[in-house]
Amino acid sequence: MMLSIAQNLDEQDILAPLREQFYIPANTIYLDGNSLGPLPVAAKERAIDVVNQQWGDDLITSWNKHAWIDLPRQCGELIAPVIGAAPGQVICCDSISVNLFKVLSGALRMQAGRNKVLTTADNFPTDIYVIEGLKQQLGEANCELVLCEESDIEAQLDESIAILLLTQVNFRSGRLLDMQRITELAHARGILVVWDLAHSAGALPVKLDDCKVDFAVGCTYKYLNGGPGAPAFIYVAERHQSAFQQPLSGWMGHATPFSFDSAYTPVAGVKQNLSGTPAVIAMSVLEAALKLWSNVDMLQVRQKSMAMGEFFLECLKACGLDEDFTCVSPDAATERGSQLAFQHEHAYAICQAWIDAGVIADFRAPDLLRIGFTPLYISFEELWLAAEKLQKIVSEQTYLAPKYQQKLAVT
Ligand SMILES: Cc1ncc(COP(=O)(O)O)c(C=O)c1O
Ligand SMILES: Nc1c(O)cccc1C(=O)C[C@H](N)C(=O)O
Repeated sequence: MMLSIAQNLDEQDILAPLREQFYIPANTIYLDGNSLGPLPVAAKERAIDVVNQQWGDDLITSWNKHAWIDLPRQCGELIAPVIGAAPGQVICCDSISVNLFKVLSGALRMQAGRNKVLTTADNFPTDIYVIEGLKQQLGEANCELVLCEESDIEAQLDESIAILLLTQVNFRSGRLLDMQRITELAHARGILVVWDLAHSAGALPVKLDDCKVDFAVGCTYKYLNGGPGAPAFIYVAERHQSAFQQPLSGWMGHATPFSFDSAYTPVAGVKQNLSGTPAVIAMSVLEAALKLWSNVDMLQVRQKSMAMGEFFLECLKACGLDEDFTCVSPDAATERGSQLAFQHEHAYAICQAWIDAGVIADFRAPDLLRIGFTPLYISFEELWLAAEKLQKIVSEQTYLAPKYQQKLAVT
């Protein structure tokens, strides 16, 4: 019954043909594209070309011949439409952590007389650590960390806050925050808003320009399938670009890097956020992966992602697992990103046993089983098969085997 429903949904799936553009290993159901996207066919071809021909044969001439120097801008422009940004506002560089440091420092300088950076206590830790680091650097008089619960964000917005830093989709629960409403409320109190799009870029339609967001950061190794450690990105709204100044002033953000001028003059626009030499191989691979998105309608992605979440919950019910696994994600699909998280006392071991059975999901301490729905390459039939395998693991208590208790370095 569930199998035929799944097959029916797959037949109607407009996005299904996109799966061919990815390498998904045989006998693997990949429910972890929310942490690391799989390898796009075009990205593999580009990796071979950039190493063999561009680096191997063309050597240093490739900076011009293959436009290596333009990769950060070019990747930024490919990311822009996926996150609702007009051209000239997104640049690709560094990691989210480093980009947060740049954006938060620059934004704090624009908020004379205010020193508080408000974020949520259960934000992804790096976001909090970067604020802590800035506090150490600048002193508490210039940077104070304020933590609040997600449910309390709006109540905390007052004229003493300089910057509000939020992750649009919570990495544990998958809760989706209302970007439009929160940004508007913050602006009414003179607060600048920075959004971390780690779990939303490529997962759902993001509308940075429409929501009048000030700054954003995000990664490309999750839903954007740029590869492990792929470079991150920064968005600086055009209206802030002349006043904004980031602290990691390096030669790639200089107006004329090849004049080798000893005086730093930042280049106009978002490009100023570049510091050092781009990771050319990683960025070339990323560029190939990003080109896929020009043929993708984000509304269709969102529709399928929500349908998948709902269908998986139905699968759990059909397998009699809904009581064993407590869903900690919001009930309404419209209030979630593209993932579900379930609490279970044996979540870690179950996740390991599931991986052994060919279903890759992930575990988040202390007791969450996290499942990502990535509409470009996952089918409804796979979701049903994954649920069946989970049922077998639970009913046979396979997860109690000692090998599934051993903690790996990266979970
Ligand atoms: C919300 C969020 N922000 C930041 C990061 C870390 O980004 P990076 O490793 O690029 O600094 C992650 C995950 O890795 C994340 O989920
Ligand atoms: N960036 C990661 C890494 O380098 C190793 C392992 C996992 C990650 C992740 O992306 C974690 C992810 N942000 C999360 O939501 O848990």
